[in-house]
Amino acid sequence: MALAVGMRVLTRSLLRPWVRGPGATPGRTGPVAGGGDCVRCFGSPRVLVEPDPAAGFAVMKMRNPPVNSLSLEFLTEMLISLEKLESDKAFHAIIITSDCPGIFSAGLDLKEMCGRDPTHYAEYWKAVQELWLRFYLSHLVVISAINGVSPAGGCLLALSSDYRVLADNPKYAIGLNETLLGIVAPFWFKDTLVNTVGHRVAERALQLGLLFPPAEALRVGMVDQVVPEDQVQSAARSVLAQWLAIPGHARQLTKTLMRKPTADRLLKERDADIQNFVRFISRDAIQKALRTYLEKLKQKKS
Ligand SMILES: CCCCCCCC/C=C\C=C\CC(=O)SCCNC(=O)CCNC(=O)[C@H](O)C(C)(C)COP(=O)(O)OP(=O)(O)OC[C@H]1O[C@@H](n2cnc3c(N)ncnc32)[C@H](O)[C@@H]1OP(=O)(O)O
Repeated sequence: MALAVGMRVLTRSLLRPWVRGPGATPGRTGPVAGGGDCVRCFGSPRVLVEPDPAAGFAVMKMRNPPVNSLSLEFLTEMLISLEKLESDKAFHAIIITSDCPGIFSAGLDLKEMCGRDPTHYAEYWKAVQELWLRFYLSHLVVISAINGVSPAGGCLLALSSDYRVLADNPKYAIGLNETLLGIVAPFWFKDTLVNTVGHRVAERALQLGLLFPPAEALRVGMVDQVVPEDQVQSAARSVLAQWLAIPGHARQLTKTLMRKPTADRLLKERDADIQNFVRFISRDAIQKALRTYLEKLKQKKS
């Protein structure tokens, strides 16, 4: 409920065409991060959408610096942008990528799960569920152009797409590392991984909290392609052509056939899953583990 209200408010206030500054005309050319102009870009503070309706796709750039952690606001903005693209018949695909150098996404925002109250945890978890459901089941072709490290929730986001291209940089590890934080990946994170890499690889990766560098990620099937760093975006665009050449209804129905049983499991147990999360994350031992982990991240700098 709170999420629905939050999304309505954000839809009105945030989802606007990209504008040059106060008073600029909506829908006109605007600047794109990294230089150049973008005709008809739109988005919100944390999500920039560069549409190419003639080609049938849009690039969704995550820009929640420093690390694209999936805060409640960020999740909501991503959902709104996805919804907008899904409801426009001009779009058949999206490429999701990052605007934060070296980071695809650091995963769920630890600050949303630490030192807050149960109502907040419930609202946050519902938004996380929603993001996964919407991306996993989207009728659009979703390609991840992974141009940075992507642990835990960042990996889940990538796994929810139809195809993953990873930049060949040894720092860009990908995986569900929850156990390293002393937390447990929920069953739908686990199912998404199993569906991608198979049971044995997933079992080992989940228990050990493995983060796979590019060559390993490719070997186990966590990603579909590894390319030189400067070719991630072009490789994602190239592969898109193959996906868009397939009759849309046949591809969409096939995607649903493959993914619905996994999504249905969460849909059936959604409230229970929220309750489980709230109980789990509220435990003193878990809160302590998260605080220690955040502290370690801070100390790493000094
Ligand atoms: C019994 C069954 C019950 C089931 C219940 C289910 C329970 C499941 C619960 C939770 C599931 C969670 C999944 C997740 O996604 S948890 C998040 C996991 N993410 C990580 O482990 C990544 C942590 N971050 C890093 O490793 C690095 O930050 C990195 C992404 C590699 C980037 O490194 P670097 O460029 O060096 O940047 P810094 O480390 O200096 O970070 C910059 C600032 O950003 C803050 N930060 C980093 N990650 C996060 C995050 N995930 N959330 C919030 N904030 C984050 C970091 O602290 C720095 O902040 P500051 O500048 O203030 O010091």
